[in-house]
Amino acid sequence: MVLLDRIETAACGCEADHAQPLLSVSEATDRLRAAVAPLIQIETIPLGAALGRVLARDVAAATDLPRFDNSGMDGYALRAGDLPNGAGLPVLGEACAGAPVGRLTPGSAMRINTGAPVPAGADTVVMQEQVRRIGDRIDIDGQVRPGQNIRRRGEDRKCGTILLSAGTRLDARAIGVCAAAGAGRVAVRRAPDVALLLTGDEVRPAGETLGSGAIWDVNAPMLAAAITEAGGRVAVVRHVDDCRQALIQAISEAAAKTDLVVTSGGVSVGERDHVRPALAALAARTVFSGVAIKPGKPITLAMLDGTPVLGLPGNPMSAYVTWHLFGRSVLARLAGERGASTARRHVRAAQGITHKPGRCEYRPARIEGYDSDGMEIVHCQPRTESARMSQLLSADGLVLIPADADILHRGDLLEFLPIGAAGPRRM
Ligand SMILES: Nc1nc2c(c(=O)[nH]1)N[C@H]1C(S)=C(S)[C@@H](COP(=O)(O)OP(=O)(O)OC[C@H]3O[C@@H](n4cnc5c(N)ncnc54)[C@H](O)[C@@H]3O)O[C@H]1N2
Ligand code: MOO
Repeated sequence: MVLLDRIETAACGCEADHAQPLLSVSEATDRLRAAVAPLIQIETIPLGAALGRVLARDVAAATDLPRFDNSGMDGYALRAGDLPNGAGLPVLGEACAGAPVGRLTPGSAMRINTGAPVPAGADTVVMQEQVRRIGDRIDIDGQVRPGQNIRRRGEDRKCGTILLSAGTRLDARAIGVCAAAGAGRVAVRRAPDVALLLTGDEVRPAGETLGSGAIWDVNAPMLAAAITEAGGRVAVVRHVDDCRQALIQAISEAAAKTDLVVTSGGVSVGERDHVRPALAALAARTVFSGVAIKPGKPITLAMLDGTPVLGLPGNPMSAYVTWHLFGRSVLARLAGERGASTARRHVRAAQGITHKPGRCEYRPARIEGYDSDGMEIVHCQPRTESARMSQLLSADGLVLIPADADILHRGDLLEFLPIGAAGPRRM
């Protein structure tokens, strides 16, 4: 079975299932992109505070990069044409990094450090390992190529070249590029403020002594961390009683003062699941409600007076996966991030996989090694358990099993979505 052409295409396979009125992941994603608009506020902040923020304007090189010809080595600056046959050169003066550009005395060599401006009159730097220093003179061993070891002004980028475009999320690498470009302050979009509303009368803060039937709250800490990781600011974390009126009020208040409301639990169809009825009572516009995926089928997105409200399922694994698939996209849209797509790659199945056709499945998988072509081989869990966090911990990512697949074979190509920090964890 060849699945290679599926990555980043529209179809996920869910639409092959006509029996249930659930949207495909791709249709839900398209609707999400159409519904959620970037925040308009822009602020200019110091570069040191810009990690994770999204550029609102292009960053261009403020000067030629490098700004002046400078030495790539510790050694001696000279004019190649001055080199006598077999004889040495007198050493006069020193060019230091950070000092103004000096001038070479014709017929001499000047000591020079890495990064120091090349003195006027010099056209070559000879590294010190190629030189024998005898008192105030040097003899040079081997060939000297005129122009060697000089980093030329503008050879990296010319002044005015756009290095990073608006819509780029600033990671450590991009921050380094901004600094190299001379951008001490950057114009960024306001970071989206997010409200996290937890439902479930059984749910208690982690660590609290539990009464009968109670469980520890996985989703609040997990989602707060995931929101922060994705560049959101967790402005509100609130537990809401399993009471429709209370949820209506909480959603309404949160939507009025934040840019995104994320609810956890209560989005399914039980009488005590109040998220969808609350959104209906508030006359929120449904973007999608119910997607043909496992885990996370009841995932819901609605717009309440321009504020997105994302209803994540209560099962922790479902909440994590749906946040990964949809929540991060909502935040990326709000933050004006361009080209934010979830990194995917192809891997091969280490073993046969069975799957019940109907919903496409994001199943936890672990990288086991490589095949003879250098492709990664992944081992999948036998099934996805929406309530088992241990499955996530032992996974390096999720493999996508298309909705219509029933059996995949050892060696088949699979789409793989990495999760968490780089590197496998074990439990
Ligand atoms: N009759 C049906 N029942 C269910 C369906 C369905 O189609 N028909 N769908 C199932 C699927 S799929 C999912 S996913 C869940 C989603 O349910 P809810 O979003 O309404 O979540 P809850 O019922 O509130 O909780 C589900 C589960 O997760 C636990 N939970 C909730 N919050 C937390 C938390 N913060 N930390 C840890 N665990 C949490 C909760 O105790 C439940 O065990 O619905 C299925 N049912
Ligand atoms: O769609 Mo649910 O997340 O399977 O339990």
